[in-house]
Amino acid sequence: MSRKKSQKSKGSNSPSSCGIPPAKENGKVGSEAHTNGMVLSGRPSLSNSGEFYDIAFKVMLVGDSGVGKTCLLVRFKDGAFLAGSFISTVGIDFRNKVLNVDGVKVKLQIWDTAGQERFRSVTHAYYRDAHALLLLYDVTNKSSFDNIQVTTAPWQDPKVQCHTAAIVKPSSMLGMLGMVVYYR
Ligand SMILES: Nc1nc2c(ncn2[C@@H]2O[C@H](COP(=O)(O)OP(=O)(O)OP(=O)(O)O)[C@@H](O)[C@H]2O)c(=O)[nH]1
Repeated sequence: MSRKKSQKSKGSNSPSSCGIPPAKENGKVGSEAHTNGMVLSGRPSLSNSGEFYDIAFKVMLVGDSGVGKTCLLVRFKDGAFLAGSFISTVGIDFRNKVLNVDGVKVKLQIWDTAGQERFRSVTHAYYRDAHALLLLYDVTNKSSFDNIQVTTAPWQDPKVQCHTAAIVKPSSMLGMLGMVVYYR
């Protein structure tokens, strides 16, 4: 059995810019203050899926091709595992998920980037206004961990100001996947 990935960046759900446009979704413009893509408001906004949320974050999944970025996202969003033959992501794609964290509705806009080197310049352009980077590697492939240095180079630009938050150790839940988390 094989699975097909759709052509990335060509879906109707792609926003026109890298940032999250929370207050303008579905034509709703609220009175919220916006800071670097984050919604800081007393009133909830409405996401494309029709769910209300209080605050939004842009999160990037980054890592070598084949480390499992798409599988992780599909698992997180839909609860399913993409088994079958591997078809590489082309370009970039994103999915939204609204979580309830201590009574606050948090919208995560999670971007799945192509791991192949030929797409690097495209995907790096999307780092700029991201709030967090999830750097994935294959625990059975050391070079995929070493390459994290390369993939985070644009993020480490002093003008961008980021902080290393944590290295999440691979667990049985993540299978072969390892994860390094950056946030700002
Ligand atoms: N054994 C095992 N296989 C996995 C795991 N996660 C993903 N895979 C397999 O690894 C392959 C690549 O997964 P993808 O999620 O498409 O990889 P990707 O990082 O998105 O790759 P690109 O789109 O090229 O950047 C697929 O065949 C998956 O079935 C895991 O935790 N354990």
